[in-house]
Amino acid sequence: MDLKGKKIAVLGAGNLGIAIAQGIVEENLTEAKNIFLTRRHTEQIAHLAKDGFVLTSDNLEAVKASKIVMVCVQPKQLPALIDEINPVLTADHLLVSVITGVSIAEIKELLKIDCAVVRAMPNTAIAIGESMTCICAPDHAEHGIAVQQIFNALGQTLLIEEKMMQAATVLGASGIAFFMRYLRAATQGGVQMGFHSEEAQLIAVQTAKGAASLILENQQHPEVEIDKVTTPEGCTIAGLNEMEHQGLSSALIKGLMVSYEKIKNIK
Ligand SMILES: NC(=O)C1=CN([C@@H]2O[C@H](COP(=O)(O)OP(=O)(O)OC[C@H]3O[C@@H](n4cnc5c(N)ncnc54)[C@H](OP(=O)(O)O)[C@@H]3O)[C@@H](O)[C@H]2O)C=CC1
Ligand SMILES: O=C(O)[C@@H]1CCC=N1
Repeated sequence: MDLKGKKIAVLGAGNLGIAIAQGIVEENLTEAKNIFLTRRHTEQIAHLAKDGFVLTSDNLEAVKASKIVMVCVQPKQLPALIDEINPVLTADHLLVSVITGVSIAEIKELLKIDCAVVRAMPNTAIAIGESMTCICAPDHAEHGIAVQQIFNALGQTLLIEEKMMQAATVLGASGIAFFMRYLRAATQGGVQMGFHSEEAQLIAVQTAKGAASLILENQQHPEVEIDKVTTPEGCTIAGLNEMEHQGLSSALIKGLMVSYEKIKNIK
């Protein structure tokens, strides 16, 4: 979908809403002046006015002016928001929800009009065009593809069944936080071995980027790349085995599953 000249309403300009808006502008999909950023306390995002975004607490104004409405509030804030915008929503609007754990059927129950609803689950790396965004559009395949085109410019995308959205949230969206914790721990280890923290962080971060890029480019199983690094009797296998004795893989999988259980009860 060509966004040039199209107005977009980002309702709920918090962590994710801002990251999406910044990514759209960063990747030249449209100009900031075409993006309405709404929240109740607009003073909190006043700094974004200098980038050209239209800041307002008036959701109705934003929806009336836009064809694409991105809904980026917290799950419990959704009913009040939909209630508010219902009078100005039309069948021509395309609603894109990034809200965790709220199904398309549940959103449609709140709507007074039958407009297209697509769910997207990006992550905060969308601000720099490196998101992993999972999308589902069970009732509107053509809109799903249009929304995918937008998010394709902001990282990688996958069209999935709606029943997989919760798993996609844990793996892709929460995943940013999980990988950050690895980076912090690796940095702390580097400092203990004698690096200054900024040196340790650079080494950890560039190494993580290299590891991810190897898999993205070569499409290999991670274990194939691990085999290339683990010299017999060397330090890598010694460290790796100790990490596994301490439960590295088990802790990660258990953490993912607790996150997955939690998401089923988010409302
Ligand atoms: N953060 C992330 O990495 C990801 C988040 N998500 C999902 O995205 C959604 C947003 O998350 P996140 O950005 O972290 O949350 P935030 O709390 O940072 O953002 C929500 C924003 O909505 C605003 N808001 C609340 N009610 C209204 C309203 N009626 N009208 C306009 N604005 C309103 C709030 O500002 P104010 O109080 O000033 O109105 C706030 O800035 C959630 O549903 C979350 O589950 C999905 C993927 C990743
Ligand atoms: O933590 C949360 O519930 C949301 C979903 C993914 C990122 N933030």
